[in-house]
Amino acid sequence: MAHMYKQHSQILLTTNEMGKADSAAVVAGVPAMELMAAAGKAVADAVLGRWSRCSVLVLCGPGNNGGDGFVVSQLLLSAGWPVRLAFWGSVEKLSPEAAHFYYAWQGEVEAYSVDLLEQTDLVIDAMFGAGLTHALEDKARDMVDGIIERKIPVCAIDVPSGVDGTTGAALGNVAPAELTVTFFRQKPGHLLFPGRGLCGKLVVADIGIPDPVLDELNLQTWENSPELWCRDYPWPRSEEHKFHRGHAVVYGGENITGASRLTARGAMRIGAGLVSLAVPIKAWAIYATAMTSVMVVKLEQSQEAEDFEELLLDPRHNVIAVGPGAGLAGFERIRTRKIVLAALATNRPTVLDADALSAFADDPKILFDAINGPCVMTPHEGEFARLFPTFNESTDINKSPDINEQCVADKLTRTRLAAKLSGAVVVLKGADTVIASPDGRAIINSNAPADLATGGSGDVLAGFIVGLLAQGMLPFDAAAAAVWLHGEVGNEVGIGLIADDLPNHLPKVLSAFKRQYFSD
Ligand SMILES: NC(=O)C1=CN([C@@H]2O[C@H](COP(=O)(O)OP(=O)(O)OC[C@H]3O[C@@H](n4cnc5c(N)ncnc54)[C@H](OP(=O)(O)O)[C@@H]3O)[C@@H](O)[C@H]2O)[C@@H](O)CC1
Ligand SMILES: [K+]
Repeated sequence: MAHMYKQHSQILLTTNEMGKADSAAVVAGVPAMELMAAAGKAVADAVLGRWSRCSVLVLCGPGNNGGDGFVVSQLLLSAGWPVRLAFWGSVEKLSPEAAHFYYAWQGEVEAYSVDLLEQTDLVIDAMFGAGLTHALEDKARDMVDGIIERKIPVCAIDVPSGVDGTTGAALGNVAPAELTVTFFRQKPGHLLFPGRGLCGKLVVADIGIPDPVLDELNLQTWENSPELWCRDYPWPRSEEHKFHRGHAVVYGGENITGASRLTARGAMRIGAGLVSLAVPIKAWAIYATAMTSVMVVKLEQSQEAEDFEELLLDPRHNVIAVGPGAGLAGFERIRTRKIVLAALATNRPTVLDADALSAFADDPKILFDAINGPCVMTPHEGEFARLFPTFNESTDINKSPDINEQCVADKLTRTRLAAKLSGAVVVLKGADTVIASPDGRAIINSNAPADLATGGSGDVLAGFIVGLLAQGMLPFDAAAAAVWLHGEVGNEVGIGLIADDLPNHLPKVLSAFKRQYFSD
């Protein structure tokens, strides 16, 4: 995994880290004035590329985000556009570079007033960027409300004002942007909802900060992309046979039999050499009729957990998945817990999903104490809340007290804390799935379409993860790769997708992925 730290293009910078990169660039000899000039030019170029000449209102705030706004205003004016500039702040408090561009502006400086919106076709939002500390108030809030009410198109500089670049939280009302231009690298808030939904199209502009400044920072967050893990992807090699590609054991419950079948099929499709589905004898016939490439193993009624343990004595069974359809009603909960603990006791890579997580809702510590080997947990928000009930609004997110008061602990922080506490790689699912490792690394996924929000989709994801683990991928890599491939298959199938489609369409996605990222 060491190479991941050198993969700079997917790195996400918190606003704090961006500030450090910015300062390091200045130390390395890039004047702050040039950075601001380049930032403003990048925004002006993006505006000129997207919109035709129209009446523009640039709303400048009291900090350097406003400074970028002064640059854009002058460039658009020079390009012959009708531009008005409104400033909210005090000239004396501007940074030297922002003050320079304030005085370089050749037009009039107006005060914030919603009346300005009346003849405006496009708003450039240069109110607040990385320096946002609390929800917008007074005139700035009125402007935002006025833009929302009039549905005026917005181009946001760095982030739409009111969005926290580090967490994606919206502090109060935010005017949604059609286009957001950020600098150097994306911030987590561009990928995490609700921020992601407010950014519109995102452009990342190079403003002359040299990449080596990143080497000095202990960066831990990436956007998911094959470049992070493709070198470790377990492509089948001609000299191998199926026993080299692992043997996954998936536990299947008694009543909801479809879930674990989807998991087993997902594991097969992604390349596990063999998959055994271990099921209660009562449901064996249902499973056996439905499965072909997957082997179905009977567990005796009265001693399911013991039989499961015995099955795991075979060292060829190198990975385990428990959860989909495992059961929580009445005695099923106890049985599910026993099965999970038997799996974890082997210290073999284990994927825990759905009921395997909820079964420990009354005492999550039992589960966390049992995790001593490689483990991936794949909760959705509901399951996550059952296991980590204290990671909520009051969680310390290392921010100023103002932000603490107003936003729930963000998804990235919660997932990181959960991984650290449990000792497992945690995949907190959703439109902006976060994958976190107990060592602090985290990946945000951004390729999943809404079509994936359908019953059984998560069961297939668990199968993809366990299938990659079976072939020797490390848990954090396997989770990231599986989540990305799952998203790609979702895009491939598109509207009308049902979970059964996911394993079936994986081969096409794998072929395209292999063509792009792997040469033999
Ligand atoms: N880093 C880089 O490489 C580069 C960065 N660049 C640009 O700089 C931007 C960051 O600039 P920045 O740090 O000056 O912060 P910014 O967002 O302009 O505002 C800070 C001011 O707002 C105030 N304030 C905050 N919240 C408030 C609220 N709700 N209501 C009222 N006031 C509020 C806050 O006051 P305070 O809370 O501190 O009292 C402070 O006065 C960045 O987003 C990018 O656009 C580019 O030029 C290129 C190079
Ligand atoms: K902004």
